[in-house]
Amino acid sequence: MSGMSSDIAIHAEDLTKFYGSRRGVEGLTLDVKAGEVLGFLGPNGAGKTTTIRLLLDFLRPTRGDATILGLDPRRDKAALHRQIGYLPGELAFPGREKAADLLRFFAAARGGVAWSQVTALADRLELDLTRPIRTMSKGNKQKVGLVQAFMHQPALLILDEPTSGLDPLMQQEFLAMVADARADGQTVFMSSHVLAEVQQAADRVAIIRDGRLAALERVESLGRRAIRTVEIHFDDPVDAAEFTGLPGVSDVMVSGPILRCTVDGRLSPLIKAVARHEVIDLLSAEPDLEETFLSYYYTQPDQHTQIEGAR
Ligand SMILES: Nc1ncnc2c1ncn2[C@@H]1O[C@H](COP(=O)(O)OP(=O)(O)OP(=O)(O)O)[C@@H](O)[C@H]1O
Repeated sequence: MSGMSSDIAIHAEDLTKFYGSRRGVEGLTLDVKAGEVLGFLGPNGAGKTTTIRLLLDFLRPTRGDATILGLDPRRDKAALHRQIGYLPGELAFPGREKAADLLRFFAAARGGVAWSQVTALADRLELDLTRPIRTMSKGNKQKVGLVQAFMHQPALLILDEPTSGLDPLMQQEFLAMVADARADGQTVFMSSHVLAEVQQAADRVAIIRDGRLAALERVESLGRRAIRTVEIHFDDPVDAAEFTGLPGVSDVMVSGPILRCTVDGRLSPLIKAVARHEVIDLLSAEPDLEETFLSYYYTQPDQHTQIEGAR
């Protein structure tokens, strides 16, 4: 246990994996607090699956290490896996069995799980347990994977792209399951390449790009970073020079009495400048976090060296 405090569910220290000369993940140092939902966000190939496999000791790190629930994943693998619910990114279930048989097998492997727990999860996800897995769609297989991850109410859920293959209704049901798990004090580490779902489910978001941690932030602070487009209609023509160079304001375009620009962060510098004129209308486009936030991080890596919560 090496004196690890029990309020940390996952501690990764300089976790690094190279596949030959190819970087899977490098220098990942990160804590996941017990009871929090951490979204692990990054585009395809960023290193999410590599990280998850390292945490579970399905892969050995090139350097660095991890402590999970106070245990060493290498030494205490079996004990640890009983306390973890894991959803792999690529599900490879034996095909012949019915979902119920496979889940009975998983239940037994975990030392017994109340069957009512399994059927409750299956009902929630509208999964027919009598179907052979071979005949199931990708989405239904994903549901089987989710049931086996959640069924023993593990202290820690590690979920690799949990919503892939689920339709929007089931994605929402899954997010409700995560919220319930959190309410019950379970810790959730979920990878995703979709910001919206992570935003809905997570307390904090870690962003990984090219195998490196690019940011780790509370979900609320993502919104404040939103870049929005603003359009203002004045009574009279205005001069673009009045608005260029204001803090956070860029892409200033003026055509006669209409100003269009992009604002990163607070609106007040722009609002103060705008208030010198008669304003007829002000339109602010809903920030599309998916695009703006991700492009922000993915194009300006060097400007975000300060990482909250990372040590
Ligand atoms: N077995 C392997 N051999 C060689 N390179 C690998 C292997 N597994 C992953 N990689 C490489 O490591 C990098 C990280 O891959 P990883 O699968 O961890 O990313 P990911 O974020 O999970 O992406 P995805 O969402 O596509 O699964 C990629 O460049 C990938 O090509």
